[in-house]
Amino acid sequence: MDLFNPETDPTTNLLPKDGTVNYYGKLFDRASSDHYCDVLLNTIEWKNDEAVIFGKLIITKRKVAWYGDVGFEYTYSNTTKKALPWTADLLELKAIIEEKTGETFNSCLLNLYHSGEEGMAWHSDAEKDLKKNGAIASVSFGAERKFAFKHKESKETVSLVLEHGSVLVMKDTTQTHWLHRLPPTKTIFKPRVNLTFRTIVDYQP
Ligand SMILES: O=C(O)CCC(=O)C(=O)O
Ligand SMILES: [Fe+2]
Repeated sequence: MDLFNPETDPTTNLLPKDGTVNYYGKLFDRASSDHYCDVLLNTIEWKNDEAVIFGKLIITKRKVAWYGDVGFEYTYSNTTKKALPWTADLLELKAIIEEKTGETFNSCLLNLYHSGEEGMAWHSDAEKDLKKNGAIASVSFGAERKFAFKHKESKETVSLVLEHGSVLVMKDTTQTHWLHRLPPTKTIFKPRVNLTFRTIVDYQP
């Protein structure tokens, strides 16, 4: 099953089984989406992402930043990151997303893709620091990009386009049974900022 036209009724589950993905469409109008895109590009402490793969340190072109309630450390791709304290803009966005989705979050991972050449490979967000089956809200600003899910056993795929100012929620057993990715493309030259609001558990303040 492939969905190229985003289904913007957030009560529709885009996955056929083993998880829940809801697409809320553009929750922000054009002007506020442009505003947040600009503010995030310019005020977030963007860093090159580092990952350890087969014992080798890999540095990606994509930039990342990690914000949250004070004291959070988060391990992924075999490296540990410490959360920066929330900025006023991120807290504002978090409040809007929590209100619209009915979920709560204590941290946010941000990704900056400078152009379509940068993407993110197949993975699931099921690190031990993350609340099991907790909701992850993905907010996108900037260039529209395709986003895809693949079932770990059946290999079924589902995909959609994440629009400027849109929100996607992944929850229930989605991370256990499905991988997701942001495929690279040679036809997009504008940047995209993505925020994934998450819930971290078992932290040492
Ligand atoms: O950029 C995106 O839309 C997804 C990012 C993602 O999957 C992640 O940060 O774990
Ligand atoms: Fe992810």
